[in-house]
Amino acid sequence: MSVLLTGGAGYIGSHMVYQLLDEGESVVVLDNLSTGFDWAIPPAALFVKGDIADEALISRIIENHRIDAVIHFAGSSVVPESVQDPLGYYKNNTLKSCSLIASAIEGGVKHFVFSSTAAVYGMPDNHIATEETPLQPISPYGSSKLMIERILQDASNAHDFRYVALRYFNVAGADPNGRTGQSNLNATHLIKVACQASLGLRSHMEVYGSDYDTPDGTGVRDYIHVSDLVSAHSATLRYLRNGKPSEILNCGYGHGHSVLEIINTVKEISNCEFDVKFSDRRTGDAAALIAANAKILKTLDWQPKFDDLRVITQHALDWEKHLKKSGLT
Ligand SMILES: NC(=O)c1ccc[n+]([C@@H]2O[C@H](COP(=O)([O-])OP(=O)(O)OC[C@H]3O[C@@H](n4cnc5c(N)ncnc54)[C@H](O)[C@@H]3O)[C@@H](O)[C@H]2O)c1
Ligand SMILES: O=c1ccn([C@@H]2O[C@H](COP(=O)(O)OP(=O)(O)O[C@H]3O[C@H](CO)[C@H](O)[C@H](O)[C@H]3O)[C@@H](O)[C@H]2O)c(=O)[nH]1
Repeated sequence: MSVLLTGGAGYIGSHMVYQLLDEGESVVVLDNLSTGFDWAIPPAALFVKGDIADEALISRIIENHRIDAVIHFAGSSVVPESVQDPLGYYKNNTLKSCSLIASAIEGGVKHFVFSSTAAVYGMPDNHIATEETPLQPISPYGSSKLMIERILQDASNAHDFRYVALRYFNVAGADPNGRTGQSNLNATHLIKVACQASLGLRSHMEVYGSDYDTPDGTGVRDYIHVSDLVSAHSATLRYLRNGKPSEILNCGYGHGHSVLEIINTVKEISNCEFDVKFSDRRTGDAAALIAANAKILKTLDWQPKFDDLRVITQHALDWEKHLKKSGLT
């Protein structure tokens, strides 16, 4: 049996490929390389360049490689871009995922793990989201992902097919063994941007909003190390293969850090000063977004190992240095 991993050339997907190979799984990666890199895929995985909506291709992969599970990372994930190009996001995320899910069910795949997002919650009143918190996405990105959750729910009710949707909070850091990391030059994620600034790859960085109702006025997020995130996917795979029911689970540590805390930690760890400018709030940003994580801890056989901001930023910085040294920045 093999696992079909879509989006395996991307940031999170490439970490998942390494994790599955480390566990002795046989892995087929499907990626169209729109934002991913073929060099990020370890040679021990089989790489197929293609689109998740190519039904004939997916059928062939499922049959030829005896796929029993799909882990679906492929998608578009830049919130402001989704505001400018909502139809592109609904197409690449919702429509194409619907096609992939149909191909998986048609091919007899019984297990499906889906990359959802905390963006499905929008701006929860008390800053902490449980899985029962009302779903009020405030961006086309969040809506496009919520629709996939609904499609999975309906499809699993109608077919012999179970899924787990993992709602990631803010994914950060890089492989502790230095094999992969966030390699997209244009990534807008806070820790990546701060690491780039510390290496002189940016003249400065901006803090979007300092008048939020948070302890220091800047935005607060629940940053989860990418290695803990992918180990949660491995635990999910075991859960589904053990015949357990479909679920939706938050993926986060249950506590947050402010923008200023992140910037100060990157400065401290890198031992580099860089310019920080305070600017207006970014449209669509919540003041704070933190995961209630009791459900995932109860449901999965999973224990986070890297719940430490200094470790997360150190790994992110190490990867950024590697990119710089290799001329990949
Ligand atoms: N990074 C985060 O903080 C975060 C948070 C919540 C959810 N997510 C979700 O996790 C998933 C992975 O995110 P990432 O940060 O690794 O992004 P990424 O852009 O690095 O990876 C996405 C990968 O999918 C591929 N891809 C995109 N559309 C495709 C298509 N139609 N067919 C085949 N391949 C396609 C890209 O080439 C890329 O390699 C995404 O679905 C994203 O929405 C990410
Ligand atoms: O240069 C920057 C970048 C970010 N921020 C701030 O840092 C915090 C985190 O911003 P990110 O852009 O790193 O992450 P988001 O919280 O906006 O979004 C991330 O997490 C979401 C889920 O919580 C989605 O899944 C989304 O895809 C993913 O990028 C926010 O307060 C933002 O305003 C800055 O001040 N300056």
